[in-house]
Amino acid sequence: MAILCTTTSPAEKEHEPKQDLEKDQTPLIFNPSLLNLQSQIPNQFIWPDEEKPSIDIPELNVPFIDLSSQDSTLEAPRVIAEACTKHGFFLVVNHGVSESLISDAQRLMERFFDMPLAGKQKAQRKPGESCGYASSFTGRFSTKLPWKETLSFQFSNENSGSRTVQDYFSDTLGQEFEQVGKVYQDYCEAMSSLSLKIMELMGLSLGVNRDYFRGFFQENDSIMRLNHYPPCQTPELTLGTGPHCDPSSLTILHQDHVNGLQVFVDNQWQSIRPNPKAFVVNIGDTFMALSNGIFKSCLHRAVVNRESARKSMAFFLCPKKDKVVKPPSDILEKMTTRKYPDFTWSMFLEFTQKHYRADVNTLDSFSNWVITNKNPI
Ligand SMILES: C=C1C[C@]23C[C@H]1CC[C@H]2[C@]1(C)CCC[C@@](C)(C(=O)O)[C@H]1[C@@H]3C(=O)O
Ligand SMILES: O=C(O)CCC(=O)C(=O)O
Ligand SMILES: [Fe+2]
Repeated sequence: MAILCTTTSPAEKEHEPKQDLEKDQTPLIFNPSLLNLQSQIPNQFIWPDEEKPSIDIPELNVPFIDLSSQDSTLEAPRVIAEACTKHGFFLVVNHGVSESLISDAQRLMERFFDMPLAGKQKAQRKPGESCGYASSFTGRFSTKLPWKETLSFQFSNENSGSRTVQDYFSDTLGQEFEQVGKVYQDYCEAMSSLSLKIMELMGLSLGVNRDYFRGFFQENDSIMRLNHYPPCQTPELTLGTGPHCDPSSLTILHQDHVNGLQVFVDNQWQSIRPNPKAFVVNIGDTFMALSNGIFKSCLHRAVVNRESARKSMAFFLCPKKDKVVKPPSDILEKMTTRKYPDFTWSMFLEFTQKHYRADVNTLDSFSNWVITNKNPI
């Protein structure tokens, strides 16, 4: 049994969970490169006992799909259905994405994260926005700070000629980052193309036309996130990324060689072994809503270690912002109830950036918010 982003009807919802969103105080700035020189980590990074990382956890036996095999159209939908009705995670191997592009994208993360803090802060995430540089979410959360720094940027594939990612790097960080931006532009394009192939298989898995979800995400406003987790002197007290379900639709994650990703399945945390030749794919809340709850968006987190930095690249596939998220009729006609209200990704993204820290209840709390705020679609 995996802990899913549960859905309880608004009537059953007793109260919104307390959130630790920073009130308008002077934001603390944590410099990760200085943090791990101190013997004690600041209290804000120490997580409650019940959320601290467990020692010696089992490894999850993650189902995989091989996109090069002749029968991938037959075998893959079955593997996806089994994985996604349970915990929402599977691996994709022989994916066709260039190995050199992947290793360049992994390696070039250091070009940004090794800069002095002042250089990284040129890309500082502005309050309420999803893009930019965030160092342990200073100024955003007041407790349970994640031991990481991240760089997130938008990828839109609507105008094929546009190089929005490459432009973001040179406009934000200067001409010296133009080549770096080109690599991430190419990487995002490869991720978008792989996402659409996976969406065809999703359609087959759910018994709808193979082009339905491909068409739904043909144009997407996705988010690319680079996660950098510095080594930590007390890794048993903190988390790299807290327990959450991804609010987006589909996540394509590439881990470097350092272990850290954990999924909550069968009532325990289980690790997903890094495999540089594979992408880890998981369902997000928005796709769980699109499938009317048939496919599950699942609780996962990332832990850190004492010895080495860890890097991961997460491509969050998101629909165009104004597209209405509702299950196709082929799914609804086989089910008696709608599990979630109609919404747009724009609304959901704003909810996670301005009102709510994504956790295990994000979709449930967002659905409640939509219904009680009577947000017109
Ligand atoms: C839509 C998003 C919000 C987050 C980035 C993407 C998908 C995952 C979300 C996140 C990683 C879940 C854990 C909490 C969070 C604040 C974080 O640790 O980064 C989330 C991201 C965010 O709100 O910036
Ligand atoms: O770094 C990882 O392995 C997971 C990160 C993650 O879950 C996220 O960024 O949403
Ligand atoms: Fe995640």
